[in-house]
Amino acid sequence: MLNTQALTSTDVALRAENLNVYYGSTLAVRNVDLHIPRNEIIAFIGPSGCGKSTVLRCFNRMNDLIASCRVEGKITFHGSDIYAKQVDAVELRRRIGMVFQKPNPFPKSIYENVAWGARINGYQGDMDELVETSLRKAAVWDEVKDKLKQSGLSLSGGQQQRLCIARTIAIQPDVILMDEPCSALDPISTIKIEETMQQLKQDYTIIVVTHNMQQASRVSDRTAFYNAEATDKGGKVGYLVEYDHTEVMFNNPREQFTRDYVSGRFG
Ligand SMILES: Nc1ncnc2c1ncn2[C@@H]1O[C@H](COP(=O)(O)OP(=O)(O)OP(=O)(O)O)[C@@H](O)[C@H]1O
Repeated sequence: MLNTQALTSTDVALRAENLNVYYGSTLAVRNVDLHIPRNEIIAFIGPSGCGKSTVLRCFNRMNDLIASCRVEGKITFHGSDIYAKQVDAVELRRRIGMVFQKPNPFPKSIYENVAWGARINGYQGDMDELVETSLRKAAVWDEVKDKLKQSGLSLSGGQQQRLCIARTIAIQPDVILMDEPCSALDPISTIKIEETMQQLKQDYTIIVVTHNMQQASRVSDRTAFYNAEATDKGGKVGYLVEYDHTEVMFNNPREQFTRDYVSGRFG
Protein backbone atom coordinates (compact mmCIF):
# COMPACT_ATOMS: atom_id res chain seq x y z
CA MET A 1 0.00 0.00 0.00
CA LEU A 2 1.15 3.55 -0.65
CA ASN A 3 2.74 5.52 2.11
CA THR A 4 -0.08 7.91 2.96
CA GLN A 5 1.68 9.45 5.94
CA ALA A 6 3.36 12.00 3.71
CA LEU A 7 0.02 13.29 2.44
CA THR A 8 -1.46 16.04 4.59
CA SER A 9 -5.22 16.39 4.94
CA THR A 10 -5.23 19.29 2.48
CA ASP A 11 -3.68 17.03 -0.17
CA VAL A 12 -6.33 14.40 0.41
CA ALA A 13 -9.84 15.13 -0.88
CA LEU A 14 -11.51 11.93 0.31
CA ARG A 15 -10.52 9.12 2.62
CA ALA A 16 -12.32 5.84 3.29
CA GLU A 17 -11.42 3.96 6.45
CA ASN A 18 -12.47 0.39 7.12
CA LEU A 19 -15.48 0.72 4.84
CA ASN A 20 -17.99 -2.14 4.81
CA VAL A 21 -21.12 -1.91 2.66
CA TYR A 22 -24.14 -4.18 3.03
CA TYR A 23 -27.27 -4.67 0.93
CA GLY A 24 -29.75 -6.06 3.45
CA SER A 25 -27.81 -8.61 5.47
CA THR A 26 -25.34 -9.33 2.64
CA LEU A 27 -21.87 -7.84 2.93
CA ALA A 28 -21.10 -6.59 -0.62
CA VAL A 29 -17.70 -4.93 -0.02
CA ARG A 30 -15.40 -5.30 2.97
CA ASN A 31 -12.62 -3.34 4.70
CA VAL A 32 -11.86 -0.72 2.09
CA ASP A 33 -9.14 1.75 3.09
CA LEU A 34 -8.39 4.33 0.45
CA HIS A 35 -7.30 7.93 0.13
CA ILE A 36 -8.08 10.12 -2.89
CA PRO A 37 -5.54 12.93 -3.39
CA ARG A 38 -6.79 16.26 -4.71
CA ASN A 39 -6.57 17.10 -8.41
CA GLU A 40 -5.80 13.57 -9.42
CA ILE A 41 -7.73 11.04 -11.46
CA ILE A 42 -8.28 7.75 -9.66
CA ALA A 43 -9.47 4.71 -11.63
CA PHE A 44 -11.46 1.89 -10.00
CA ILE A 45 -10.98 -1.35 -11.92
CA GLY A 46 -11.90 -4.98 -11.29
CA PRO A 47 -14.24 -7.73 -12.45
CA SER A 48 -17.99 -7.31 -12.48
CA GLY A 49 -19.67 -7.38 -9.08
CA CYS A 50 -16.56 -6.65 -6.99
CA GLY A 51 -18.10 -3.45 -5.61
CA LYS A 52 -16.54 -0.60 -7.60
CA SER A 53 -19.83 1.25 -8.10
CA THR A 54 -20.89 0.49 -4.54
CA VAL A 55 -17.74 2.12 -3.13
CA LEU A 56 -18.02 5.02 -5.60
CA ARG A 57 -21.58 5.75 -4.47
CA CYS A 58 -20.45 5.89 -0.83
CA PHE A 59 -18.37 8.97 -1.59
CA ASN A 60 -21.40 11.21 -2.19
CA ARG A 61 -23.90 9.14 -0.23
CA MET A 62 -25.81 8.08 -3.33
CA ASN A 63 -26.23 4.75 -1.53
CA ASP A 64 -28.57 6.57 0.90
CA LEU A 65 -31.10 6.36 -1.93
CA ILE A 66 -30.99 2.53 -1.89
CA ALA A 67 -33.19 1.51 1.04
CA SER A 68 -31.42 -1.81 1.71
CA CYS A 69 -27.92 -0.30 1.69
CA ARG A 70 -25.98 0.20 4.92
CA VAL A 71 -22.50 1.70 5.20
CA GLU A 72 -20.09 1.02 8.08
CA GLY A 73 -16.73 2.67 8.65
CA LYS A 74 -15.73 6.23 7.96
CA ILE A 75 -15.46 8.49 4.93
CA THR A 76 -13.98 11.93 5.32
CA PHE A 77 -14.10 14.78 2.80
CA HIS A 78 -11.30 17.25 3.49
CA GLY A 79 -11.15 15.76 6.97
CA SER A 80 -14.88 15.94 7.81
CA ASP A 81 -17.01 12.85 8.30
CA ILE A 82 -19.58 12.81 5.46
CA TYR A 83 -21.85 10.42 7.36
CA ALA A 84 -22.04 12.69 10.43
CA LYS A 85 -25.61 13.53 11.51
CA GLN A 86 -25.43 17.22 10.66
CA VAL A 87 -24.28 16.64 7.07
CA ASP A 88 -26.84 17.57 4.41
CA ALA A 89 -26.54 14.84 1.76
CA VAL A 90 -27.96 17.13 -0.95
CA GLU A 91 -25.30 19.76 -0.26
CA LEU A 92 -22.66 16.99 -0.18
CA ARG A 93 -23.77 15.86 -3.65
CA ARG A 94 -23.43 19.43 -4.88
CA ARG A 95 -19.77 19.34 -3.85
CA ILE A 96 -19.23 15.75 -5.00
CA GLY A 97 -21.04 15.49 -8.33
CA MET A 98 -21.69 12.40 -10.39
CA VAL A 99 -21.71 11.42 -14.06
CA PHE A 100 -23.47 8.17 -14.90
CA GLN A 101 -22.89 5.32 -17.30
CA LYS A 102 -25.63 6.33 -19.73
CA PRO A 103 -25.73 9.98 -20.76
CA ASN A 104 -28.92 11.29 -19.12
CA PRO A 105 -29.57 14.89 -20.20
CA PHE A 106 -32.86 16.42 -19.10
CA PRO A 107 -35.50 16.77 -21.85
CA LYS A 108 -34.71 20.48 -21.94
CA SER A 109 -32.58 22.77 -24.08
CA ILE A 110 -28.80 22.45 -24.04
CA TYR A 111 -28.65 25.80 -22.22
CA GLU A 112 -31.19 24.74 -19.59
CA ASN A 113 -29.44 21.42 -19.00
CA VAL A 114 -26.45 23.38 -17.74
CA ALA A 115 -28.26 26.30 -16.11
CA TRP A 116 -31.00 24.41 -14.27
CA GLY A 117 -28.98 22.85 -11.44
CA ALA A 118 -27.04 26.07 -10.87
CA ARG A 119 -30.29 28.06 -10.73
CA ILE A 120 -31.95 25.80 -8.16
CA ASN A 121 -28.75 26.02 -6.14
CA GLY A 122 -29.26 29.79 -6.04
CA TYR A 123 -26.50 30.82 -8.46
CA GLN A 124 -26.46 34.64 -8.54
CA GLY A 125 -23.81 35.30 -11.19
CA ASP A 126 -24.05 35.75 -14.95
CA MET A 127 -25.83 32.60 -16.15
CA ASP A 128 -24.79 32.96 -19.81
CA GLU A 129 -21.18 33.09 -18.70
CA LEU A 130 -21.55 30.07 -16.42
CA VAL A 131 -23.19 28.04 -19.20
CA GLU A 132 -20.44 28.94 -21.65
CA THR A 133 -17.61 28.28 -19.18
CA SER A 134 -19.07 24.94 -18.16
CA LEU A 135 -19.58 23.82 -21.75
CA ARG A 136 -16.05 24.94 -22.61
CA LYS A 137 -14.55 23.03 -19.67
CA ALA A 138 -16.47 19.96 -20.77
CA ALA A 139 -15.00 20.43 -24.27
CA VAL A 140 -18.35 20.58 -26.03
CA TRP A 141 -18.85 24.35 -26.47
CA ASP A 142 -17.68 24.53 -30.09
CA GLU A 143 -20.11 21.79 -31.06
CA VAL A 144 -23.18 23.32 -29.37
CA LYS A 145 -22.63 27.09 -29.22
CA ASP A 146 -24.88 27.73 -32.23
CA LYS A 147 -27.76 25.58 -31.00
CA LEU A 148 -28.08 26.25 -27.29
CA LYS A 149 -31.90 26.34 -27.58
CA GLN A 150 -32.09 22.86 -29.10
CA SER A 151 -32.94 19.90 -26.93
CA GLY A 152 -30.03 18.19 -25.15
CA LEU A 153 -31.52 14.94 -26.43
CA SER A 154 -30.78 15.99 -30.04
CA LEU A 155 -27.03 15.56 -29.49
CA SER A 156 -24.95 12.44 -30.16
CA GLY A 157 -24.22 10.10 -27.23
CA GLY A 158 -20.70 11.47 -26.78
CA GLN A 159 -21.92 15.06 -26.90
CA GLN A 160 -24.71 14.22 -24.45
CA GLN A 161 -22.15 12.79 -22.03
CA ARG A 162 -20.02 15.94 -22.27
CA LEU A 163 -23.21 17.98 -21.75
CA CYS A 164 -23.82 15.95 -18.57
CA ILE A 165 -20.25 16.71 -17.48
CA ALA A 166 -20.93 20.44 -18.14
CA ARG A 167 -24.11 20.18 -16.06
CA THR A 168 -22.11 18.68 -13.21
CA ILE A 169 -19.38 21.33 -13.46
CA ALA A 170 -21.94 24.18 -13.49
CA ILE A 171 -22.83 23.32 -9.90
CA GLN A 172 -19.16 23.95 -9.05
CA PRO A 173 -18.26 20.71 -7.31
CA ASP A 174 -14.85 19.78 -5.87
CA VAL A 175 -15.00 16.15 -6.88
CA ILE A 176 -16.57 14.41 -9.87
CA LEU A 177 -17.49 10.73 -9.60
CA MET A 178 -17.82 8.96 -12.95
CA ASP A 179 -19.40 5.54 -13.19
CA GLU A 180 -18.26 3.97 -16.48
CA PRO A 181 -18.82 7.27 -18.32
CA CYS A 182 -17.66 5.93 -21.68
CA SER A 183 -19.22 2.48 -21.73
CA ALA A 184 -22.07 3.62 -24.00
CA LEU A 185 -19.77 5.61 -26.32
CA ASP A 186 -17.80 4.96 -29.50
CA PRO A 187 -13.95 5.09 -29.42
CA ILE A 188 -13.70 8.66 -30.73
CA SER A 189 -16.18 10.01 -28.16
CA THR A 190 -14.32 8.00 -25.52
CA ILE A 191 -11.03 9.70 -26.36
CA LYS A 192 -12.77 13.10 -26.22
CA ILE A 193 -14.11 12.35 -22.74
CA GLU A 194 -10.63 11.20 -21.64
CA GLU A 195 -9.10 14.44 -22.95
CA THR A 196 -11.82 16.35 -21.12
CA MET A 197 -10.97 14.51 -17.91
CA GLN A 198 -7.30 15.44 -18.26
CA GLN A 199 -8.29 19.11 -18.56
CA LEU A 200 -10.70 18.89 -15.65
CA LYS A 201 -8.21 17.55 -13.16
CA GLN A 202 -6.59 20.98 -12.93
CA ASP A 203 -9.71 22.09 -11.06
CA TYR A 204 -11.32 18.91 -9.82
CA THR A 205 -10.60 15.53 -8.28
CA ILE A 206 -12.04 12.70 -10.36
CA ILE A 207 -12.82 9.09 -9.51
CA VAL A 208 -13.73 6.95 -12.51
CA VAL A 209 -15.03 3.38 -12.59
CA THR A 210 -13.95 1.70 -15.79
CA HIS A 211 -13.83 -1.76 -17.36
CA ASN A 212 -11.44 -0.45 -19.97
CA MET A 213 -7.85 -1.19 -18.94
CA GLN A 214 -6.39 1.10 -21.61
CA GLN A 215 -8.59 3.88 -20.33
CA ALA A 216 -7.40 3.37 -16.76
CA SER A 217 -3.77 3.36 -17.86
CA ARG A 218 -4.17 6.36 -20.20
CA VAL A 219 -6.17 8.62 -17.97
CA SER A 220 -5.54 7.93 -14.30
CA ASP A 221 -2.82 8.91 -11.86
CA ARG A 222 -3.65 6.09 -9.45
CA THR A 223 -5.57 2.88 -9.83
CA ALA A 224 -7.50 0.86 -7.27
CA PHE A 225 -7.98 -2.79 -8.19
CA TYR A 226 -10.93 -4.60 -6.58
CA ASN A 227 -11.72 -8.29 -6.69
CA ALA A 228 -14.40 -10.52 -5.16
CA GLU A 229 -13.92 -13.70 -3.18
CA ALA A 230 -16.30 -16.48 -2.18
CA THR A 231 -17.87 -16.35 1.28
CA ASP A 232 -18.82 -19.37 3.45
CA LYS A 233 -22.48 -18.50 2.79
CA GLY A 234 -22.02 -19.23 -0.90
CA GLY A 235 -22.01 -15.57 -1.98
CA LYS A 236 -19.22 -13.19 -2.93
CA VAL A 237 -17.71 -10.22 -1.21
CA GLY A 238 -15.70 -7.49 -2.88
CA TYR A 239 -12.45 -6.12 -1.48
CA LEU A 240 -9.65 -3.78 -2.47
CA VAL A 241 -6.68 -5.87 -3.63
CA GLU A 242 -4.17 -3.13 -4.33
CA TYR A 243 -3.99 0.63 -4.78
CA ASP A 244 -1.02 2.51 -6.12
CA HIS A 245 0.23 4.85 -8.82
CA THR A 246 -1.17 3.67 -12.15
CA GLU A 247 2.29 3.16 -13.58
CA VAL A 248 3.13 0.76 -10.74
CA MET A 249 -0.22 -1.04 -10.98
CA PHE A 250 0.25 -1.71 -14.69
CA ASN A 251 3.99 -2.38 -14.76
CA ASN A 252 5.05 -3.67 -11.41
CA PRO A 253 2.11 -4.47 -9.13
CA ARG A 254 2.72 -6.09 -5.77
CA GLU A 255 -0.04 -8.70 -6.05
CA GLN A 256 -0.21 -11.54 -8.56
CA PHE A 257 -4.00 -10.99 -8.85
CA THR A 258 -3.38 -7.45 -10.06
CA ARG A 259 -0.75 -8.61 -12.53
CA ASP A 260 -3.13 -11.21 -13.96
CA TYR A 261 -6.04 -8.79 -14.21
CA VAL A 262 -4.21 -5.89 -15.85
CA SER A 263 -2.63 -8.27 -18.35
CA GLY A 264 -6.08 -9.61 -19.27
CA ARG A 265 -5.59 -13.09 -17.79
CA PHE A 266 -8.87 -13.03 -15.91
CA GLY A 267 -12.02 -10.92 -15.47
N1 LIG B 1 -29.03 -1.95 -5.31
C1 LIG B 1 -28.49 -3.12 -4.96
N2 LIG B 1 -29.20 -4.00 -4.22
C2 LIG B 1 -28.67 -5.20 -3.86
N3 LIG B 1 -27.43 -5.61 -4.19
C3 LIG B 1 -26.69 -4.77 -4.93
C4 LIG B 1 -27.18 -3.50 -5.36
N4 LIG B 1 -26.21 -2.89 -6.08
C5 LIG B 1 -25.16 -3.75 -6.11
N5 LIG B 1 -25.45 -4.87 -5.42
C6 LIG B 1 -24.56 -6.03 -5.24
O1 LIG B 1 -23.34 -5.59 -4.67
C7 LIG B 1 -22.23 -6.24 -5.27
C8 LIG B 1 -21.29 -5.20 -5.88
O2 LIG B 1 -21.99 -4.57 -6.96
P1 LIG B 1 -21.40 -3.31 -7.74
O3 LIG B 1 -22.42 -2.91 -8.76
O4 LIG B 1 -20.95 -2.32 -6.77
O5 LIG B 1 -20.14 -3.97 -8.44
P2 LIG B 1 -19.26 -3.41 -9.66
O6 LIG B 1 -17.88 -3.88 -9.40
O7 LIG B 1 -19.50 -1.97 -9.85
O8 LIG B 1 -19.90 -4.22 -10.86
P3 LIG B 1 -19.98 -3.86 -12.44
O9 LIG B 1 -18.57 -3.76 -12.91
O10 LIG B 1 -20.71 -5.02 -13.03
O11 LIG B 1 -20.76 -2.58 -12.55
C9 LIG B 1 -22.81 -7.23 -6.30
O12 LIG B 1 -22.90 -8.48 -5.70
C10 LIG B 1 -24.17 -6.64 -6.59
O13 LIG B 1 -25.09 -7.66 -6.95
